[in-house]
Amino acid sequence: MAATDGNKDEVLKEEGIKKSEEETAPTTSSPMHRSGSRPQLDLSGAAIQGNFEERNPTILLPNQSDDISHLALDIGGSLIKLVYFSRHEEHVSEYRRRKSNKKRFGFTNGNRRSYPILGGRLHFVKFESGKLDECINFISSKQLHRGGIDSPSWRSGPQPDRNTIIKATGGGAYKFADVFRERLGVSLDKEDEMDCLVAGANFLLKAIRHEAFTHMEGQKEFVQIDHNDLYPYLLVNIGSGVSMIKVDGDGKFQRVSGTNVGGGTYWGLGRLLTKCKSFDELLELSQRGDNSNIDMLVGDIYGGLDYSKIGLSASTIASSFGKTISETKELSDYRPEDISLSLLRMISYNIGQIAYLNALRYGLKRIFFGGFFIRGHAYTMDTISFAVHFWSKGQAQAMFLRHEGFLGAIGAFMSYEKHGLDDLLAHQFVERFPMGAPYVGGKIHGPPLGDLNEKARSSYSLNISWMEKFVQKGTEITAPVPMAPPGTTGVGGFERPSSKGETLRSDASAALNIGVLHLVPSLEVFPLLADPKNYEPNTIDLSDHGELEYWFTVLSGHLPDLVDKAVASEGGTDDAKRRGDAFAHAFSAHLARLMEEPAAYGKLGLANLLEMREECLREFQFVDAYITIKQSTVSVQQYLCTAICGNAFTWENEASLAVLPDLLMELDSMDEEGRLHALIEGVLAANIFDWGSRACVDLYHEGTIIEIYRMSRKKMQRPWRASR
Ligand SMILES: Nc1ncnc2c1ncn2[C@@H]1O[C@H](COP(=O)(O)OP(=O)(O)O)[C@@H](O)[C@H]1O
Ligand SMILES: CC(C)(COP(=O)(O)O)[C@@H](O)C(=O)NCCC(=O)O
Repeated sequence: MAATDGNKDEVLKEEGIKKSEEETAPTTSSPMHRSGSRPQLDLSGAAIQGNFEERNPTILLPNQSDDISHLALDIGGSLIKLVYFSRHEEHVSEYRRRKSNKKRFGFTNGNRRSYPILGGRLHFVKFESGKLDECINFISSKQLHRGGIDSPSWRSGPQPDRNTIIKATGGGAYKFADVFRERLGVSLDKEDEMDCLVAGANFLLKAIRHEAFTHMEGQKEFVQIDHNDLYPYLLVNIGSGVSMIKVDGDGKFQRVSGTNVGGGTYWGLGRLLTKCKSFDELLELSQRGDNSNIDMLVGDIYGGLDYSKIGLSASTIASSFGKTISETKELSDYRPEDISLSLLRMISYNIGQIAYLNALRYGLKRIFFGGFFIRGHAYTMDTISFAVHFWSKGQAQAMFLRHEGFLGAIGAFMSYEKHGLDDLLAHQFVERFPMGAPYVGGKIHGPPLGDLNEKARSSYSLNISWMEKFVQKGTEITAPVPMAPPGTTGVGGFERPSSKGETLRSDASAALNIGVLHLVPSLEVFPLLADPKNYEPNTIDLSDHGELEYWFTVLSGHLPDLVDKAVASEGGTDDAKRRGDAFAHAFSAHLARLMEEPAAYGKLGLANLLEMREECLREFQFVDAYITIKQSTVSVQQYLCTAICGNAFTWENEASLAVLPDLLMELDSMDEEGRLHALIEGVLAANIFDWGSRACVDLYHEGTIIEIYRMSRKKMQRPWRASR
């Protein structure tokens, strides 16, 4: 295929490339001053050490006196939620390498302590409150209470630290304080639950793109939050019980209402009535239920007729569980599926209605729902949304949060940060997809993880990574298959909830709808962006099924080639081949899951898909699939980007130096506008190569670096060039 034919393949690739490149840019660094008794991160006076042209230069933190805080807990009535931070391993090992070199060559920093760039990840994990032991074992195995297994304190050997303090919220922070002290030797520093919920929600709404979404009749739509127009809103946290909080700003809120009919009610009553062994089992049952066997409908009372005078259709639920008053029937005469659905509808609808009444009471238009009762379950969200929409006559809107159950834990984590949220600018956190995600649903062939808990459990062990287990396992698993939605009756004309039959994805990895949040303090927002906060780099929206299908085909087609390169990049060893296979399975499973549910991991653009591929490669320990290419020759991108950035790449290759003067002269001879155009076009063209465009791959296989360079300048005309 000629690189100049300007077909859809090429054009779309350029579009995608542009976005993926830009998307990595808008991330801002900001100092995170911490105070309190836990280890603190102090970036005051931070400076880059040594050569600015170095990749990953060490940042000196002259005032840093502690390791950074790592762990916060929300111990609720039903679940324990953990949020913990881990530094990027590569930064840590690079730091160690430099440090040992310095020691070897006798360089010192005087009394100052130097740290690598403090990039890292925020992880989210949950445990049932009844299984506190599991939670404590998890913390202990990862040494999270001592800053993680990479921390200096861990490396220097066991030393019980009675002064270690961990931020914790929820009732369990009081109830289980002694257990934590005895088992881990730590004190729980108690933060108020409502403070934490609000801080967590505000943080997520401000800092995480596409955190909030609406869910109506099976349709999920992400909502872009305007930071200047966030308040006031109603926060409804549906945990074991329900809290309703009017939020007016950071730290400004009032708990205006609540209800004791919440998640604990559904799970508790449901367990008694159906004998289900787990919450998920109960929820899954509901997907096969028909509530008209349990609920008394308007039609049951009105002889099949609507009560149209007051706007009630015959299928409206008149009385939840109203049909079970029959004297001739026992509990065993009712299907557990029907019971579960009736209960779910009763509770969800009721919470939606109370939430709306409170929104009305305080003139609030937006209601955000959090708490693990929601569990990303489409039908639950549809029911809540319907209630809000129906009673407000479309005036108020229900929105849901992707990190639904972690609001309190995030808030507790944020409470290490005493300088407020303003420091943590949008885009500082970048979400990455959980690699276990495709294994939580759908049919997967290949060497998968047999059990979702496996990933979490295997990481208890310091020696065996979940990836190794993944590679070793040779069996096939079949996860629950989506069920067809049976016709069912609804409240207020909510006849046939389209999302009822969706697969309930297993929750065991705690990675239900969310990925790890990467903190990348070394990235900066591109300064020329007019409106960085609202800038949307993904212009190819893959929620369009045709678009997604197209890219699915392109990426699947490229996979064998990519795997070959990745394996070669690791020396083509047997181990690399096994990892390559595993990567191919995992990535294919991700693609398959996204085909089935494009919004599964949040809003999906092409750049996210490409990012996910990179992340997936890294997960299987391929540091750089293209390293052999980069070493044997030089990519077009290198010299074009270098021409712009000056120091973006280290000049390892003679070939690139040889062609650089030619390029610079050409650029110098242009007028300013032309030069800018040429630079932008060049970077885009070069990125096509980087993302593995078919035409460029062919070109690479056939040509030398100089030829590629000349081709890219002369023959790889972009469609817009023709129109200039
Ligand atoms: N795996 C699970 N085990 C128990 N409850 C769950 C699970 N997943 C979701 N839930 C629901 O989430 C509710 C708890 O939500 P959460 O926000 O964690 O509140 P809490 O802080 O009270 O524990 C439970 O009452 C139940 O309805
Ligand atoms: C007491 C609670 C704040 C505890 O939070 P939870 O563990 O349920 O998340 C919550 O259960 C609640 O708000 N219950 C409702 C009490 C009421 O207003 O009637």
